[in-house]
Amino acid sequence: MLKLNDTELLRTGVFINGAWSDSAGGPAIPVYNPATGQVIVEVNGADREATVNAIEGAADAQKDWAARPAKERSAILRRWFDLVVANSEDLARILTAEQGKPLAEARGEILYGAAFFEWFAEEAKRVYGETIPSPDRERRMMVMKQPIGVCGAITPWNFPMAMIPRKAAPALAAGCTMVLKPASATPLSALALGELASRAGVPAGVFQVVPGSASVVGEEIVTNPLVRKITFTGSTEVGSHLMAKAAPTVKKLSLELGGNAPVLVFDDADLEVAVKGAIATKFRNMGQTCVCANRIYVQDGIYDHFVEAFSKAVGAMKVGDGMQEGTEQGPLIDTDAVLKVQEHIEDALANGGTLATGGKPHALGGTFFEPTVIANASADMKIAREETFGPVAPLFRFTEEADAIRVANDTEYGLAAYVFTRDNARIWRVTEGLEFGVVGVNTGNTSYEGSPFGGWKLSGVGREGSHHGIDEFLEIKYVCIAH
Ligand SMILES: NC(=O)c1ccc[n+]([C@@H]2O[C@H](COP(=O)([O-])OP(=O)(O)OC[C@H]3O[C@@H](n4cnc5c(N)ncnc54)[C@H](O)[C@@H]3O)[C@@H](O)[C@H]2O)c1
Ligand SMILES: O=C[C@H](O)CS(=O)(=O)O
Repeated sequence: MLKLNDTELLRTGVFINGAWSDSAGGPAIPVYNPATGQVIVEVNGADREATVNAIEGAADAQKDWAARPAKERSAILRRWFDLVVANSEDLARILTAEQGKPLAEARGEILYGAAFFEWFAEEAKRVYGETIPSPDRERRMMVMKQPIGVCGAITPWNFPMAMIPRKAAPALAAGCTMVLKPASATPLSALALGELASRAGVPAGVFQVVPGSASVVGEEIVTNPLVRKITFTGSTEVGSHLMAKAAPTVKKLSLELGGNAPVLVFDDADLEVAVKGAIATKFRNMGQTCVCANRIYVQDGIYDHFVEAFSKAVGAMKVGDGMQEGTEQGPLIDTDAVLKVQEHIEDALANGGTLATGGKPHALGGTFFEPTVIANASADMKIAREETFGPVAPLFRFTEEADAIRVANDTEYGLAAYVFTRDNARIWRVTEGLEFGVVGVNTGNTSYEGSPFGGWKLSGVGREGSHHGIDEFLEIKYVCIAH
């Protein structure tokens, strides 16, 4: 059994209209611990009727929530922040148990997610309007911003404790209400956040947590006309599908989708900084992160040194149960993830790649996998085109800067990219030439609640975090007054 200081945080029902229910009509959802393959608990799934009830409850609650002074909404979000921080150890244990990431990473995710409550508690008080100089003496013109209304949120399994606050905080700050369908692999994090929302004073119906299937709960959220906005984080394939499903009711959309991040390491880079940064962005969450390096391009002059230093560091990473302090790489989320990783490795080796370290399932068994480095990677490999979403780093060579920018951009995705160089002029040339929404220079860690996060091309629409993040949940109203 999961050891928690506050066992009330381990919730297994649905959270609708401020009440917990263990009978929401849907099939039970077994939540597995990826490290052991054992069921932690079963969560009660919702059926369509319960989902409709949640949406209607959110619609009933939304007007009063929007009518509250922004300072009141701000204070409640701040309390939510305080409660997440105060319970961060329990939340980290819940996250590691259901998702597999090492406790150290889980603790970081909890605080990163909490920071969105802190940031948007402040943004709630700064939703400003405008006045427009009138073109004549008879009329006065102004612009006000008002909440969109009921928002549907659908979130992935890889960062539940960050992705959910990254949506709920701006939505509630703006005066919207939210109906959330978490990923069925990691519903416990969402339910724990629901418990803390209740303790923070989030009114009944304002934040609904509705675990359940994509085909029932997800489908209702994206098609119900009471839902005016969809904020989705997940794969590009599903995101594209949801765009089509939401079209008949013309819902507003925020889509945070898949990625295929390139890393460019130039000859003049600090080798130690580049190795450290590339490992940070490649192996975070066992490579199961949308902004993970998927392709690492190293200039000819530094290539051999980089392969040696990078492979040595990767080979030394400690693989184990995320609950064990000191673990650096936990298990992958499921066997499908392992199969995808093996497919990319086999394809790369069959197409000229050479194994520098790792390459096979870990001796621990289950879904544990050896952190892997493949040298002499080439563009015709699957790993160059598809999102691996696992602990495999292909190392490509390049000669000219212009070639590096070209190959980096040669993808249908456009989420994150990384550049390692100590040449300031090159930093500007390369970052301006990259077609990505997030660019890290001499770092593999760009995450920050105050920065606009989102992708170009097939990586999505809209931004989360920063002052841009609250605009995703606001409508603009132009008012023209004639005297
Ligand atoms: N851009 C970002 O911020 C970001 C962050 C994390 C993950 N991701 C992406 O998410 C993917 C991995 O997460 P995942 O496997 O959970 O993604 P996924 O797209 O399979 O599922 C995401 C969510 O959508 C739901 N869903 C699936 N099909 C649906 C449907 N037809 N109707 C309604 N809901 C549906 C799932 O139940 C889950 O809750 C990767 O591609 C990764 O790059 C992107
Ligand atoms: O993949 C999940 C997150 O979006 C990555 S980040 O923490 O926002 O960089």
